[in-house]
Amino acid sequence: VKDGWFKEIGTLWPGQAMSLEVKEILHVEKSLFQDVLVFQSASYGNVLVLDGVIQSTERDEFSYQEMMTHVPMNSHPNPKKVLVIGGGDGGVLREVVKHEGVEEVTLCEIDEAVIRVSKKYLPGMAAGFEHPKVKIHVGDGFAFLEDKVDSFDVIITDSSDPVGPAASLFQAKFFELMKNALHPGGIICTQCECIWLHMPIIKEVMGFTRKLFPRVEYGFVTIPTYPCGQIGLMICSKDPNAVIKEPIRQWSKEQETKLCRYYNSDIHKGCFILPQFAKAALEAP
Ligand SMILES: NCCCCCc1nc2ccccc2[nH]1
Repeated sequence: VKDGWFKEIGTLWPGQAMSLEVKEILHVEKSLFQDVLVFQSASYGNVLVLDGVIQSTERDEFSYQEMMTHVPMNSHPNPKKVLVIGGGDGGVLREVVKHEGVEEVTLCEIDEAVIRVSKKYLPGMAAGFEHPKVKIHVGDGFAFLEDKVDSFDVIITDSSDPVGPAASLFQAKFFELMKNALHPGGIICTQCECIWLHMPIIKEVMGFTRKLFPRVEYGFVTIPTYPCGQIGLMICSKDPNAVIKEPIRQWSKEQETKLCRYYNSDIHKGCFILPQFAKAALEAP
């Protein structure tokens, strides 16, 4: 942080850096896995930064959390058992429990510091931890899945970027583990980077997921504080007839407005409509 500004300089977005004005630094820690920073920004509320990369801000986190949750959840006929890998800020948990039919949601976060710090400085997201249907497991998602077979209806991997502790969550082996852990007809959704910055990563993930799952779709959500203002979701289903590009379950209009600030059934459809350069790159073999 220099003369009151945080600058997000990163190897994954060379030559550019999102900046946020800092009002107060709230927490600095070197955890077992990464550098953890929380600051109060001038215009985006409290901000969680891991290894110098913005993970969530109070002002815009809802867009990402809602889409990462409701696009897969409303693409599944009746999700009861849900697993969240990462998501240590609690935001996805807060969204998952909005689905009445959910019986249990487990969160597997590798770094307890992220959970602890989110509870203290990001209460609007960490509210997700308090729900009776929620179980918390601190550990590596890779190891957690090693002995899970036919256990979950939906798995959401809310990871940081493929540099640092989340690197293994972008490899084929991890998607095989998630596939084995799914019930028949199960669906996964993973954070899958940005079409303006990371087409090679997206193409690579698309390549091996298409070999593993009969249905794979890539969508995106706009979020001001991520590099280039948007980030992708990779949605894969074990059901060859899964629709994905339209919700198969949806709330009533009034429910939708009560429960969500970003997601609705039109946005669900719209998030899969890609600009020509991305469509062409992802369709090419
Ligand atoms: N450069 C984009 C990073 C996207 C990060 C998404 C995200 N935000 C998180 C907050 C806490 C724990 C895991 C998280 N995963």
